[in-house]
Amino acid sequence: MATSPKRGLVLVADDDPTMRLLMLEMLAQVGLDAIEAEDGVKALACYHSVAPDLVLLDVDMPGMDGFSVCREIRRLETQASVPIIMVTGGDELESVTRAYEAGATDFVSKPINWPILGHRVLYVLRASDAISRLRIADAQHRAVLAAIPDTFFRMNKDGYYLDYEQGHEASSVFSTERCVGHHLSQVLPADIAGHMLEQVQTVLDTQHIRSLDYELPLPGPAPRVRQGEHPAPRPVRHFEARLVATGPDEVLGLVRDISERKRSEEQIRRLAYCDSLTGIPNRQAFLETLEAELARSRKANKKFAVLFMDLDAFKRINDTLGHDVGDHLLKAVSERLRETTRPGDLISRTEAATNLARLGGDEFTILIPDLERVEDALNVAHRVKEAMRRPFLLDAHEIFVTASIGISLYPEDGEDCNSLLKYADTAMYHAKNCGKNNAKLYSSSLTMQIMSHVKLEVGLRKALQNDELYLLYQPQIDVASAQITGFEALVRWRHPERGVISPTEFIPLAEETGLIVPIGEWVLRTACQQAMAWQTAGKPPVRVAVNLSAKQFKDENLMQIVLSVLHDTGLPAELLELELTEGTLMDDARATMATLEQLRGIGVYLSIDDFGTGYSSMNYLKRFDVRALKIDKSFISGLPLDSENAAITRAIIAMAHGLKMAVVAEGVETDAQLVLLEQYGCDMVQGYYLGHPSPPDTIHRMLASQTALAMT
Ligand SMILES: Nc1nc2c(ncn2[C@@H]2O[C@@H]3COP(=O)(O)O[C@H]4[C@@H](O)[C@H](n5cnc6c(=O)[nH]c(N)nc65)O[C@@H]4COP(=O)(O)O[C@H]3[C@H]2O)c(=O)[nH]1
Repeated sequence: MATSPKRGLVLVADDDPTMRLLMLEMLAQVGLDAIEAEDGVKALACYHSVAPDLVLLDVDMPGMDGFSVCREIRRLETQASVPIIMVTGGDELESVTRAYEAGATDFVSKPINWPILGHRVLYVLRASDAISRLRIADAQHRAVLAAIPDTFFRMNKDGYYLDYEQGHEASSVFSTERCVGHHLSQVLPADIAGHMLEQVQTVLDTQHIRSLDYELPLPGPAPRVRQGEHPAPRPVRHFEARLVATGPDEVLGLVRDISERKRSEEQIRRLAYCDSLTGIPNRQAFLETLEAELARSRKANKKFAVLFMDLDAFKRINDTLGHDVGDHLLKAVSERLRETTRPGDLISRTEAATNLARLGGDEFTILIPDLERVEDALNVAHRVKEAMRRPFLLDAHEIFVTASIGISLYPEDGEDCNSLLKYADTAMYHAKNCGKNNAKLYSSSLTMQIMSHVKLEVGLRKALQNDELYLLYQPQIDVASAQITGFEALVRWRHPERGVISPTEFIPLAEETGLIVPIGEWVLRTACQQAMAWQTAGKPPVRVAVNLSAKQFKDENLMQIVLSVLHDTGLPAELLELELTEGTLMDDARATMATLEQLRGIGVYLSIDDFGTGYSSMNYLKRFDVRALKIDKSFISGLPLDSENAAITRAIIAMAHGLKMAVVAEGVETDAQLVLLEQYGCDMVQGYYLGHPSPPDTIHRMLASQTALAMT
């Protein structure tokens, strides 16, 4: 008979040799090895020496019966329990019960059904093997669970905790007793419980892992609130629960305390989203806030505004007072902006800090959500402007700044973040061009304006070569002698379609595009030629004043150009007056000083134009050492009634004389103004009352009549 391969070692203990023989034969049939013992004591000894895989134990044996042997084996066992099959004398219940009580795994009763004995033993061996494998797996699972810091629980599909094991590193939020047998909603806050139950259902439906984050207040009493103070936020811990299905109706949950991770994430976020100088959100943070606000407003059908603010004189402050003061100023500005844009002021529902950001340099942005009227945005802009106007006291310097603000609106101006930010920026530039310390809305009309700006620029590029520019001259009169001492050259553009265009419209454009340099050179040359032409025509030598824009003044070829014009035209340098505005001079005071020195060196007459409209430091004014100061016409226009302007005019004249400068009053339109200016000691006057800007031949006649008058 073919035998199966050996599958284990069986200890057969029976006092009946025939029974042992038959048993051995049957076991061999199913591929099992066996050793025999003829009584209980020998069986025990055998068990110790060979450690069999299974014991087949007769109940009735002399000396020590099968029950005692079984009990003794069980007593001696350390870990794995060997399967023991008791061979009972009959079917009587009592010996079966005794067999189990003694620790038997199974029993067979006599008379033995020999053909199936081997299979029965094999089955018990297999079952025992499976049980020991299960035991190992269980031990492994317990070891794994003991090693991980997480809390774990089992939960049924209805949300009842079946098991709950607190992780060894977990903050002790709940005890096992509080959870096992209880429903989620009795343990966790209602919203978290609801969410977790939803996830449990999803996990069971899909059999995929799910996770959810939530936070719970730390156990213990709430922090005390002192009178008049806002309650501090209650400390919380953050958790992440991962849920995995362990059967059709049951999930295993692993809960990890992720508070540390959240804290690190928050710190990283703060570093990445915070402007390191001012502590307010940076460009990245603002763009994300804007993106979120856009989505929210789109959904809720709401409006919002983006304010783009730029300080008007920041570069000058940085250059003259140094970068440290510049940095302090930016911090102080952001602090003031923070105060001005508190949530209450912004009609905002979110934290103000996220609505305010520094994009870089001296550029700040403010987001105004839930905008009801455009006026609300203008009001915020106005408040910001006013806040900036209050002097900043930094490192013993009293600093005055103004801000230009551009505003774009959602949805009117644009439907995406980049456009809205770009339009607010464009509007800010527009505000700057309109005289700084201004707030302007971006609007389609602004787009049109920009379009026409572009068209104008194309035309201006051709104006020079097409001979479309020409000069008018306005006389400057000496008050004491009533004699013409000079003329101011004022440029005009005869546009082929639009007619005559004022310099106030195209000079800023020429400055912006750099065209001012060739145009300025043309003006300088033409004016000098003209002054020389009058002189050669026998008229007395008069000074000609030419406006010099900031760009021209900074042009490195300026000296070269002035020298070559004087040389080519033959005009003596002292008959050329260059008018510079306060802004031009103060923009980069140190560089200004050097250029002024060079110009003075060749004998050119220098004056400050539009005095009183810009910012001048007395200190610098003294060191600039210019010859004349022109009081801006805005101070003269209200005279003699406007007592404030009268006082300013008088003070400017006194100050200029103190600095040994001559004073020219611009925009004199009436006799009363002339009389008053004479009383104040003003040296020269210019204005419609004394002569409009006029073409060269009119001036020629004017000079001729003056010469004739002088000869009579
Ligand atoms: N209301 C009033 N206005 C008077 C009176 N008398 C003169 N004006 C005007 O006041 C302006 C004086 O020139 P500005 O202050 O240098 O101001 C000038 C100057 O800054 C600039 N500009 C003119 N020509 C040139 C130039 O060739 N180069 C540069 N860079 N700028 C120029 O354009 C500005 C405006 O020039 P204009 O339109 O010619 O305007 C001129 C002149 O026409 C008066 O009695 N009442």
